[in-house]
Amino acid sequence: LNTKKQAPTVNSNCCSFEDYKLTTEWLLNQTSHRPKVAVICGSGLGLLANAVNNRQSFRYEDIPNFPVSTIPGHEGCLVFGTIKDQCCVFMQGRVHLYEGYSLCKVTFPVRIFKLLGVETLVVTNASGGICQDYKVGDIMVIKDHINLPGFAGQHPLCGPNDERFGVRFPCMSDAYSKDLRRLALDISSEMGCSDFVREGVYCMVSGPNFETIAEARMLQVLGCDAVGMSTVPEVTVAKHCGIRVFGLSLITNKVSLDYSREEMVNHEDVLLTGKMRAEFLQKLVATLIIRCNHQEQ
Ligand SMILES: O=P(O)(O)O[C@H]1O[C@H](CO)[C@@H](O)[C@H]1O
Ligand code: HPA
Repeated sequence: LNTKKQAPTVNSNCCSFEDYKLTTEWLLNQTSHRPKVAVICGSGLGLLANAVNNRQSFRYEDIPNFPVSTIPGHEGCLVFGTIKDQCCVFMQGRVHLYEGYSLCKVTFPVRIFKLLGVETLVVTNASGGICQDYKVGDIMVIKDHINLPGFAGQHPLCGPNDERFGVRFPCMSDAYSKDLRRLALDISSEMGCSDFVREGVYCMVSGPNFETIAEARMLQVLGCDAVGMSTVPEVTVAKHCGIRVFGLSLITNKVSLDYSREEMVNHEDVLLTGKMRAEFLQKLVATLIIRCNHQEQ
């Protein structure tokens, strides 16, 4: 009798270690950049990559195995370069669960970053403000998150665990680096922008529809300050493989919690808010990259 436990096939990871290796080797052969920091640019935030010098850019569709963005505001370019003497890589655009990608594909780039030698990941996103104090254009330093799809089994680490990346049961209580959160708040205060920079809890929903009022009220009760349709899978996979994480949410709209409110959210307005705060966000992220110390974990 074969008593060896069989790994389940449902929900198992769709990318093999060989897939990750192939993509990494392809990139290492194409560029001499060896980034220590990676940045994922959220909806309308691709401009963040304009901070780099010595730029070398690849379209996602030209990179073997790389998932391709399908929505406006996500350019789909992987940009290598330097900021001062820091070598970094920017993803101009990400992919989402609601586009039809598995969470394994959604987080594929994060494991590529790991294999490229990245030690720090900066995630950014556009999100709706649940916290009543938040205004459109505010920036929320992510202190913690709620993985709502994860509670329902839509989790990037479901399936056989590859020990080469991390342990079966990773700890998430310190997912967002305290040092980098403090540094970001210090930089914002030096820039005189503390009045619109806050700290809070991000909640991921699967989307693609924006929340109903009843759903928004539920998220408020759960302790969410901002809501979006991304980021959490990337952060989870980064933390699993030992990458230090820092996250920023741009509040692009206020989420309706009240049936008498008439304003309706749409993706075009989300992208417009991104443009409004692009300059500040670019400076904040660039300064953070210059000042973050890679020895701290
Ligand atoms: O999270 P990012 O990629 O910034 O995008 C946000 O903006 C889109 C909705 O306008 C959704 O995809 C939401 O998640
Ligand atoms: O209000 C929102 N809800 C979910 N995702 C979002 N991304 C930007 N705004 C929102």
